[in-house]
Amino acid sequence: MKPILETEAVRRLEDLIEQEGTSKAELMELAGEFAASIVEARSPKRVLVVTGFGNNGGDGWVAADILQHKGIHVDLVTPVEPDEIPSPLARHVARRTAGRDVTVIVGPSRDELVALLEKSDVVVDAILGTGFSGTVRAPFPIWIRAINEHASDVVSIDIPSGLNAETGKAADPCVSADATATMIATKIGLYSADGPEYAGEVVCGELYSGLSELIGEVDHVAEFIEASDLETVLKEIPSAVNKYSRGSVLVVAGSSTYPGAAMLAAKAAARAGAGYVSVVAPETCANLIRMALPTVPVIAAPADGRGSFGAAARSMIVELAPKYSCVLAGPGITDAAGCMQVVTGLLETEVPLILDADALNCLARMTIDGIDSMPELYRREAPLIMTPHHKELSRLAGGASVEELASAIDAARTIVWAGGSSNMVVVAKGPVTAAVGVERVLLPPAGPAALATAGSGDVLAGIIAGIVATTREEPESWELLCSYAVAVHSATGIAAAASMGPRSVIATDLIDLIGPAFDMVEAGVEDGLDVVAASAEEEEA
Ligand SMILES: NC(=O)C1=CN([C@@H]2O[C@H](COP(=O)(O)OP(=O)(O)OC[C@H]3O[C@@H](n4cnc5c(N)ncnc54)[C@H](OP(=O)(O)O)[C@@H]3O)[C@@H](O)[C@H]2O)[C@H](O)CC1
Ligand SMILES: [K+]
Repeated sequence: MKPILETEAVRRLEDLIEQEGTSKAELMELAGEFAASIVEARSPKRVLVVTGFGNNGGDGWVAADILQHKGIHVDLVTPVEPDEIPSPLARHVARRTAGRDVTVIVGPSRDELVALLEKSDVVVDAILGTGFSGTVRAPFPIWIRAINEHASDVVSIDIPSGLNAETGKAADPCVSADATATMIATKIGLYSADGPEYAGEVVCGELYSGLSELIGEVDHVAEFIEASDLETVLKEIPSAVNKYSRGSVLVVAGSSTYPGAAMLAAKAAARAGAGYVSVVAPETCANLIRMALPTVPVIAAPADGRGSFGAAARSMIVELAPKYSCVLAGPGITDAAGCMQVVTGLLETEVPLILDADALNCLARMTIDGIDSMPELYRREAPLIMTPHHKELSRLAGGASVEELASAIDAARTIVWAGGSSNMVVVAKGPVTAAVGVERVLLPPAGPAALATAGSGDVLAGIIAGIVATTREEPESWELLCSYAVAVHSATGIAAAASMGPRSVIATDLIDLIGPAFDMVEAGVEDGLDVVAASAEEEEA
């Protein structure tokens, strides 16, 4: 797994590395060297390095010197003379570089800068790094706009200038990079909010060879799942099974308004390997679901006047639940009073439970300050997996702002920490989905934007249910098991976008591709490739 750090943790790591004998000045040399190697790989004849006042600029000065030594023509733009650079480390490398062959331009006009940008094959953005916050101050807004308008290929050092390394929010303006060479460890801001849009391809230079021994000593916000991490959760269908022992799922879903959600979730659970899937739905829509799903028994439960579960559904569903390997509740149920009864009833059972969509809205409605203020509501012995998207997560967290990955992780952590069980996972869905448990936050490979389509969440919930149902032994980590399901869902998106076109994917396409998606993930694991990279290759083939 590849750790993702907050800026504070990166600084602590720098201090630890220094205690081990590698100074910050040496780290700057290594950072410049790494950035130069990324630039060199793009085979430029002419490079422009644009620097700021701080150590991010220092990395740029080092890179400029190295690239010039390799025979590439390098121009470097700085806001002040090397002697006036406030950061002592950056001042030192700037003075050294300025005494050599790099052409240094101090405080250029906009037109001068544009002319330089247009002449260069690669522009290195070393204006602002992790030291940036707030709004961009002069002269950098003009420089950044010029870069965005006139540079053909931009490599940002550490983080695009103007992007907040903690939140991933882009200032106006913010450098839009083709690649980001980030140092030591990836920063959460590269994956949160605007980060993915501005960072381009992210490559990480570890810089210090003993990093793997030190990295455990600082807090990780999250960890990226690599292919090999999934090896322990991949499984084959054992041969001596019948449809029940293979794994069964009860899908508690649907209402007269949303019968389709039940169909999507149940079909996805079956495609994800469950041998036996039943749906329990309000009697007003049970027949409709029955007709759409010939392979799935549909049990009709008492309904209220609007076609949602009625209060009398609770005891019936609670009685049914223990007969199944796991229960998935929520898709399309609405947050009517009877549904709240059903959800609280299911939380009291001993069955592994996946709560999605309206089941989460029901849960949120039971508290004012967020469910973490009443952990007894959802604390249970048996596994509990909640799959909120950002809006649902915000409701669960009592209205906390959840807009991007970083705040989603914070909100989900508050909930699982209050619950306190290692059997509990919040799968916080977004452009990058996080599987948040008490001990770890895992980031499985993200799927394409094509996955942002109605019903896609029902499909993911079904995949999770299918995988949970067919898991024979208690997994080593429920976060990892959920990450596996997310990886499969991402792969369905890639495969569907390839066959239907990225604009045209609908949720039913995803369901039909769950089987191939399992194979794509497995192939990625076997080849030791990144799951998404492996899938993308498959897409090309
Ligand atoms: N992390 C590591 O292990 C290593 C990091 N390196 C590189 O260093 C930068 C971080 O360097 P730092 O000097 O802390 O910060 P920056 O260079 O990003 O920015 C500081 C300068 O920028 C000015 N600033 C801050 N905010 C703004 C703003 N809104 N508008 C304009 N200018 C801004 C700030 O000025 P102050 O007046 O606020 O002091 C500073 O002058 C990291 O990103 C890596 O690239 C090492 O080289 C290798 C190890
Ligand atoms: K930068």
